[in-house]
Amino acid sequence: MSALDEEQRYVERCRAALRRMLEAARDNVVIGETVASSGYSAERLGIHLRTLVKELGEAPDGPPFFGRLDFGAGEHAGRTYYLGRRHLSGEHGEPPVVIDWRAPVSRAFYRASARDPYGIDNRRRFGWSGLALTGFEDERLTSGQQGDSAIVAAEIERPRVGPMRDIVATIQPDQDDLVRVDLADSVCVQGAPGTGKTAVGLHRAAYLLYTHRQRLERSGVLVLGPNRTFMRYIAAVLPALGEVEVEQTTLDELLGGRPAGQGPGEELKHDARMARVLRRALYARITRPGEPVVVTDGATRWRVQEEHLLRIVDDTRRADVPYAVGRERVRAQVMALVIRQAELSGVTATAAWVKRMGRQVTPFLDRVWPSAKPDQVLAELLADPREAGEGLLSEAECAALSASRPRRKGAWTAADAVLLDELAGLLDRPRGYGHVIVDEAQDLSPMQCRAIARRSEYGSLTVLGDLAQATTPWAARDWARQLDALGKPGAEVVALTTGFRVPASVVELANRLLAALEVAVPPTTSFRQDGRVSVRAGADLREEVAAAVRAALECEGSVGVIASARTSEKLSEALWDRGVDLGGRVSVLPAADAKGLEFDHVIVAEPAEIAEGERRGLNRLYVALTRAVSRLDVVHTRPLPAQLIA
Ligand SMILES: Nc1ncnc2c1ncn2[C@@H]1O[C@H](COP(=O)(O)OP(=O)(O)OP(=O)(O)O)[C@@H](O)[C@H]1O
Repeated sequence: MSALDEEQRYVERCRAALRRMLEAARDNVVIGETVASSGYSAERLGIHLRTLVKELGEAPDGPPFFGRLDFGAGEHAGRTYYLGRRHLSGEHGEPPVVIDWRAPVSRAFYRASARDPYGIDNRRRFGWSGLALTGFEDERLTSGQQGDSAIVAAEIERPRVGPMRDIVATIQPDQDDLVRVDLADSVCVQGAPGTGKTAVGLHRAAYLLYTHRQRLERSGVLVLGPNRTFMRYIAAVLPALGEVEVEQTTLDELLGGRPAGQGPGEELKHDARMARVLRRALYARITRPGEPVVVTDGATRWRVQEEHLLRIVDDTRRADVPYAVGRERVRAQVMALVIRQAELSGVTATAAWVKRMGRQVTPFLDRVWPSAKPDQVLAELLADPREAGEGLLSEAECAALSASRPRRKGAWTAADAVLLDELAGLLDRPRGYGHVIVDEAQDLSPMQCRAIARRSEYGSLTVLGDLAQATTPWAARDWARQLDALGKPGAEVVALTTGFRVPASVVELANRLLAALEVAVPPTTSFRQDGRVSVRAGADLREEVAAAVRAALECEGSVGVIASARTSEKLSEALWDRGVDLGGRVSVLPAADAKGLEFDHVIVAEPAEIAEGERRGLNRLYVALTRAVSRLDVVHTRPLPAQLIA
């Protein structure tokens, strides 16, 4: 029997193991109630087993393994392991048939080299065509044999269709280092387009859940991305890795999904100074106690004098507790003085008595430390921001804020939502997560960073981004400040410098813009030498783009037409009129929606318009150009931006 035949037989063993696991999990759901020791643990066990069945049932019927390690030395000497997307148990207590790619021993697969073989005699990579095992490549590492892998190259260069896929079979050593950073450590990845930041972030989520399952299932893992299109694009990666419990959303959605607003007031709402303005606006509600508090029980009265009240309120303000907690703390301290007097006069202060008497303190609290709701505080602030903004905001800025207040009650914008969240955070602590992964983090405003920092105060962060792709008016220019705003000033910044999407010829064109972007980012090299760039000028943009799309459709893979918002609408219509099937392989999208996406063939239409469209239009153009996996067409009727011409 040939080695390939043997491996194919192993595939059958894997399929049998998966069937056994699924049957066992189903049986356990049925008997879960009888094996658990209590009603509560029966419920927990039931949830766990049902989830397992769901995961196994949903596990895509893909290749069961991608690699094999034969160890000749070290603690695993003499053993052979197959590595796959998920663990497959052996029969009757035998060793696993497949080891999860996240297990400690799998690390050697990604890290080992001829220079440092990790005790591996042979590393085998498998090639698949759909579900059929078609071949393999061996590297005899202890004999010093290591070569460029055709299987890895084919995987990286394969045409893109549909949503993003996992990269477990081909994770590179520097990516693996980032995927496996300790849960306790926050890390920031600066990476040029296509260096695998998003892929690393998603695989890190899966790795952390595997390694700290119990802890993270309780506290939660959150993945934040820039927009809905992007979230749809990456949504399938974690489920394909067996992780279905990760919350994946945009920050805007997390904060209520409000529409974007416009105008100078909207931009100002993202400014770091707003944190102080909001705090002032909230705490300005607290007033000085003007008279004693009197608590009565039948004919008896107890009094807490003004000077004591003053001290209690001042101390609580200084204690830096959330506002709503502060209010209850004041009540408790006033009651402590009442209780002391009552006990001296022989009263037994039971919990019920304290609660009943405590209610009499409410009118005092309503005057001195009134309860507050975020929307009420914000509405009042926007109606007249001058007092809270004194010394922090100019007169013109106060006027801009006022002008940006909602026309109807409750018609808040996305920027308002960030302020409401800040206020909610001042009132009470929000729910935190064990780990938060933030993609395109260069685009976050200081106030958005604070919203994330509040949710990761007791957890850790993976911050992913590229300063050169910063397009928002408030975007970061350096990572140190952004990490500070995210509440993780000590996080290490690591650069990824090998591009897996953008071919060298496209990188060369896009890099002409880098100098004008004024950011310090390390130079990158491209893994792919197979790309093609063409620049075509013409008189009629619609005709030129239609011709480019037709030519693009002759090759395999997806086609993305990227233009300014206005032009992308016109081009959609024009292509539709010419019978192009939009929504199939061809997508037309405004440059603002292109972030994080990739297409085999990209057509950037009228770059000058993209560059002029906004303050950081050149960054936007840089993003658009770097979406190409294989081919890039630049189509224009107006002169190209000067920075793009070598
Ligand atoms: N080790 C790898 N093996 C195979 N493909 C990879 C690898 N690393 C990255 N890729 C692929 O390269 C492409 C770009 O990766 P990804 O989108 O994660 O990059 P990015 O740094 O987030 O890019 P951008 O900044 O442009 O959004 C994806 O198709 C991804 O699957």
